Amino acid sequence: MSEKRIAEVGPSDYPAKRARTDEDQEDIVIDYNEEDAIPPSPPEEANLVPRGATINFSALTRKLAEARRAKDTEPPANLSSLEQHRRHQDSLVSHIFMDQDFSWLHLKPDHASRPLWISPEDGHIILEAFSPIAEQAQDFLTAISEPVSRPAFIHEYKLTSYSLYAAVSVGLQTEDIIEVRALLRLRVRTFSRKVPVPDSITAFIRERTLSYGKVKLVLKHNKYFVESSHPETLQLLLKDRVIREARLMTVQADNSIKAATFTTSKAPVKGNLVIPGTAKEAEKKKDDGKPATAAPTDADLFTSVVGVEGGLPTLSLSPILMVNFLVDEIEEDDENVHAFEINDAKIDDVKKRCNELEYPMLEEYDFRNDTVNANLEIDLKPATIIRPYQETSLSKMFGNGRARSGIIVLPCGAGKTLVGITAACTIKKSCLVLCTSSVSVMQWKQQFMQWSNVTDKQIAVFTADEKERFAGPSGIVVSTYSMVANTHNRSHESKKMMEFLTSREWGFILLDEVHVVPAAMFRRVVTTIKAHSKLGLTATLVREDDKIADLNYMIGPKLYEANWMDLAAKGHIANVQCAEVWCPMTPEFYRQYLRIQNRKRMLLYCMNPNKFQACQFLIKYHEDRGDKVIVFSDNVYALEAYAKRLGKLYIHGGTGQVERMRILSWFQHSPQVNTIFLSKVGDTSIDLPEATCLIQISSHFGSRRQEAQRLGRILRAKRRNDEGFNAFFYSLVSKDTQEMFYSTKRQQFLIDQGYAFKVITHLDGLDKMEDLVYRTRDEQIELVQSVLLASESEADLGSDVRGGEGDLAGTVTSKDFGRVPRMPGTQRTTGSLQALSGGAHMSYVEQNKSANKKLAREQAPRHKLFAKREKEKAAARKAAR
Ligand SMILES: Nc1ncnc2c1ncn2[C@@H]1O[C@H](COP(=O)(O)OP(=O)(O)OP(=O)(O)O)[C@@H](O)[C@H]1O
Repeated sequence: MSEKRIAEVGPSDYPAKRARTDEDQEDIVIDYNEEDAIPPSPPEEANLVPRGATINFSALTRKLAEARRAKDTEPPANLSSLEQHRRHQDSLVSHIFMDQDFSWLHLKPDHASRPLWISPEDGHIILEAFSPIAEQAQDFLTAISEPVSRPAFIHEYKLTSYSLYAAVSVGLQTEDIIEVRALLRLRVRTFSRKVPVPDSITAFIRERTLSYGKVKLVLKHNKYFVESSHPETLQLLLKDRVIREARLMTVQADNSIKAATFTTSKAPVKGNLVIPGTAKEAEKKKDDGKPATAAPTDADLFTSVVGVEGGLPTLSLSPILMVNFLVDEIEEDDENVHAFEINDAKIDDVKKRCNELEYPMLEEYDFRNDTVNANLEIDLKPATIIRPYQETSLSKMFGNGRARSGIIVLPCGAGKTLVGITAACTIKKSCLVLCTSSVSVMQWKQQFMQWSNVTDKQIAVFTADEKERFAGPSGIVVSTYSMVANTHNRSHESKKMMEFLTSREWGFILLDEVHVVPAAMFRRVVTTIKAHSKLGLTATLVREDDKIADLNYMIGPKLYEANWMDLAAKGHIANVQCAEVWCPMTPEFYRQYLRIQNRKRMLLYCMNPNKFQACQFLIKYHEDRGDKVIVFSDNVYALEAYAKRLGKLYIHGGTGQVERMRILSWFQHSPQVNTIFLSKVGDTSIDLPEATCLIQISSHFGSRRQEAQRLGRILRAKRRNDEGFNAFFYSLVSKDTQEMFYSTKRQQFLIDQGYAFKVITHLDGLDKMEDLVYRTRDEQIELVQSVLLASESEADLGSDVRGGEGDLAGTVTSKDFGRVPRMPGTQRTTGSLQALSGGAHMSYVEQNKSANKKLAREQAPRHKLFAKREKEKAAARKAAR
């Protein structure tokens, strides 16, 4: 796309944001707009090497010689700051890399066998993913930094305050991070940097981690306490006005007010916790029910800190080194702790403030020593075995024997539900599960029943239709965010149910699809429900706004993020071939596209006849191979037009629930129905393991999240473990239109996960295809005319409703809910009389048939005389008949 075209994409191209929080409307509206509101940044001219510039070799040689001389006289070792280094650097390539020229860094002699490189500039870490020790390195890096991009050979990570917070919260200490100590203990000596850790990075890590992990938020007897083993830290926090004001004061017998005094107690000591569904639990069960008392193995310990999947079978630890690991944790546990109570209404402010003061609060729940809250007797069914990455993610949560609050990020279809259920079965206390829609609520309940031995009486659902309570002192409630967060117009039953939820202390709160929940709603949930530990689950922790950062203090740090490519390589999710198919616009469509400036441009690039044909060709090609195909279109006008023309079934917001279920069931079981068209109501949560091919014809601007969620529909393909099996994901893009820009942006998340998008510019055999639609120019012109006659609102991606609202598997709903219906757009066209009478392929299309009837009804009353004549005429006509 040309720069001009990129520059053209302005805020007016983005649909307006809408909010919706109705009491009984349970479903969360997925707001993809957050990401799209970011205007594309112009290329940074300064960093670009002018194309076609000729190289002056003699000047370069001279520069090189000068640089060498300067290096000899002033070795970089004497220089202290980055700036000084940069001033003196002058190598053959300096002018190309400019301020990214780090040739002054001294490579270690054995750098070839060291896979890590750390940028002194911004904390970015580059890992050679082809190194034999890359897997261990990866696990360590995901524990301390944020994965930025993980394609096949080179991975990029970034050290951030949040990532260091997460590292500390899973038990790593400052020196572990700087010195890669955890790994050195495992004798992976070659595992380290090609260059020494730059001073700037060491200072950054020290500065950030100094305060991290020192303060905890603890819920005891339905009261919140800020707890620390460093009294001076609590004193420091109390100097802050927000925290001081949130501190609870108690009124004494003599009416004097006294701040809740510091309590001193012993922190609970770590024991042996076994996560259900793991191999270790199976071993434990074999031992005739004897409690597992064996000391954790080196691999277990390592896994609990940096999380290497399946442990490290090739590495052995000396007992001394192993003891070191234990000592690190027990030392911390033995310390005395001090605390002050805070007002639960101000909990969110305190958390936020602590975050700002660089003392983020860790939330840990010592559930095994909680004698106040009743135990919930649930366990995974004996046949349930969790997968290694599920175990790794859970070991991050339960690594020190308590439940740490935080977020687990697993790819779509990787089994987040089972991770949540296993966590609930480990904690064994009352649990509240919050999801984005009522259908998800039913799915969660069904999954609990499928994987665990929970009884019908122990699990209840709270939706607009059902307001159940569990029997007994403890149990599970599954509900939606909206049901819990909304405060207006509650029914009497809802109010009573809310009293039930808010009056008790929950051991565990499970937050599904955390990335889509609006921050305000989250805040209300977190402040109204008192829970000891929280676990957020998501596949795509991406948003361009600061709401992801909010999750850090509202739930906790990211505890684990799986690598999509690794899971695909191990057969847990399907291998997917991704392709972008470039479809040139036909001259008629392109002419109109350039002429029109409103949203109908979008309709033009969706309805491009070449795209239509590509879609038809790909459907046929994949149906013939035995694939089941889902075609996604955000635009409902295009969805219906494509599906009707190609003779396929379709589902969008206006399709009734029974009809949806029937279509989905045919798609799953009938060999006659191999392709269905879905609007964005099918983006998330829909579980169709039969689907093996996706074709995307229209999508929501540049939403990376939507692209990933859609890909997720085929990652769970049943046939994924067949030899040589590949699922297919095609994005059809009209060439030289805005769609190309959006498409590139959309793919970024998946590219960062290691997916490669091939560009297809020609589909072999398309021309020879029988019954190819819109083959003739006349047909194409007719199509463009019908698009032009469509109202502007047909181009609206927000509207998923041509007659109704709803969601498919539940998570997505129309964003049009509550919106005032838009008036059909008017347009003025220029043309000859011949064109208007249909002589130039223009046809008259009746858009609103009922309008005429309405008009007739609304006609002004006629004069009595005329009315009488009319009556007589009508009577005569009747008599004649
Ligand atoms: N340990 C396991 N053993 C067997 N099957 C599993 C296991 N874990 C997950 N599955 C299966 O994998 C499929 C996907 O699981 P699930 O629906 O929980 O994925 P998800 O991560 O929530 O996906 P999405 O983000 O797309 O909703 C389900 O059919 C589930 O039964």
